[in-house]
Amino acid sequence: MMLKILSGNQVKALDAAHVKLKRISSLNLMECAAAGFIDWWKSKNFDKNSPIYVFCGAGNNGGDGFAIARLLYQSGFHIQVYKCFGDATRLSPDASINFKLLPEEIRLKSWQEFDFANGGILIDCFIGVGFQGALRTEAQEIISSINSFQGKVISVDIPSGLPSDDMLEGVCVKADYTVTFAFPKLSLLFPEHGHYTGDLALVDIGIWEEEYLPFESPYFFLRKKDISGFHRKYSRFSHKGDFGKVLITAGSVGKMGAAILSAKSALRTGSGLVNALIPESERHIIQISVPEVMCLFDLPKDLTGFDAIGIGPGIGFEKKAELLKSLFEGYSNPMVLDADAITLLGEHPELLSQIPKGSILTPHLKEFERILGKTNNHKERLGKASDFCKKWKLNLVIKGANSVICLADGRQIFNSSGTSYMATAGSGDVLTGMITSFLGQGYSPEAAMICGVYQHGLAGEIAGKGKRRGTIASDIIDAIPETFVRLDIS
Ligand SMILES: NC(=O)C1=CN([C@@H]2O[C@H](COP(=O)(O)OP(=O)(O)OC[C@H]3O[C@@H](n4cnc5c(N)ncnc54)[C@H](O)[C@@H]3O)[C@@H](O)[C@H]2O)[C@@H](O)CC1
Ligand SMILES: [K+]
Repeated sequence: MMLKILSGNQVKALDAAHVKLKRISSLNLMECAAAGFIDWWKSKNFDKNSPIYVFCGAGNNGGDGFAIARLLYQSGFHIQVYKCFGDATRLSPDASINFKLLPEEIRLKSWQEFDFANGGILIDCFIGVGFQGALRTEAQEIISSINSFQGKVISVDIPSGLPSDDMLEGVCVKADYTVTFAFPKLSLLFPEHGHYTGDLALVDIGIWEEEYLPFESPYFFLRKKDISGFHRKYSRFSHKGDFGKVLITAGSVGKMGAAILSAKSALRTGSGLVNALIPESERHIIQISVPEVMCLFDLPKDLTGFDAIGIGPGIGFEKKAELLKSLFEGYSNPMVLDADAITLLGEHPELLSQIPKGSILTPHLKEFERILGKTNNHKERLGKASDFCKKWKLNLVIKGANSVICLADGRQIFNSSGTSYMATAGSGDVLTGMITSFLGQGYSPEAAMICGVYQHGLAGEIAGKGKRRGTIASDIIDAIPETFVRLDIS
């Protein structure tokens, strides 16, 4: 089971159901959230001498802030609490209790008294998922002031002012870190909001995934613990044939690197046999760099012997629409379509209905728009992707930070692995090889995408750790085997 991403409106009902099931009070849940925040805090080793300013609103997000202030104070940090509400404001019941529990030694002031030219750490507990309607004038002022703060900003649950499920329209806190509770709020995963969210951390507050079952949502969050359940188990009697025979159609004159990267990735992901369909004139390049690959120069008449086919990286466009057509006519199992193959589909929409059902398209943003048209933002993109997948019974991977796996049944799964160091030429070719390989090993399209996308991100993290911005696609391939080790997959 994967973690469901609920809407901000569903949070209250989830909390209420949880509190009832576990026979705890909502105050306990708030304490659990604050304690979870402290665990994250400890992992960051922030300077003990740094002044800490906790900005609290009047709702439960503010309540989290009072509890966090108390716990940090008890751990020996220098804390000041700033109220973002007037004296006449009524606090939420749990915020009110935590407000009264603040140790007397903690200085309590109004936000107007704060000198935003200060350094240190500001913890933003002003507004959480209870944000509704348009931001009131004073709240805008508070948020703009927080954004002029010179030190680090940590937002609790969500940057104040960011709607939990929609695109940002007004101002919102620009956080260096966002520590979110239970599940990542949808809007924290939109690329447009990366600038506001900063580094994202998820804190478990004890709500089991089963407790999400009664709540409807098409969105899921993919984590390390989910992956092993999607893998096939091999025995000691397994032979080369069990690991699949795949055909990679990639590369053209001057772009043979794409073929090398995809084919090598398929091998490193475990394919038993990799055939590469390439121009004959270019055979030496691939045979020298990846001797394990067998080359084909014409599309075989009978394609049924291949367990999976991946097509697109670097193929160019000349006579390639015909090639796609022949593939679709001769092969009825799901295949992987990437890069130039997607651009061709954009130019020949009449081919969409001929793609084998369950196939996987892996566009980056520009390629996405070539088949689905222009989109103004990620929210719109997710909607268009969902309609497209359901209409054509196809799957999509929208590549980027938190790549989204869009399934033909409408579910959309956000990946959690990866690093910005993977934004490098050929990184997508690696993903094509990995997903094709898993398909060829007998995985369902869903399992192949899940394992491929997650492990591609993990391989990028492993490669990026030592190489940072110097990471190249070949480093990601070299790190693929280590992903099986880290996930304890044989
Ligand atoms: N399962 C969970 O997610 C849990 C949630 N908790 C916390 O509770 C929060 C939700 O608490 P609430 O529902 O009380 O709401 P919030 O505290 O998120 O928001 C309510 C506050 O925001 C202000 N506000 C709302 N819309 C505004 C607008 N347009 N302009 C200006 N001010 C506005 C309200 O006046 C009120 O002070 C979560 O974000 C989280 O921090 C935790 O305490 C416990 C567990
Ligand atoms: K907040």
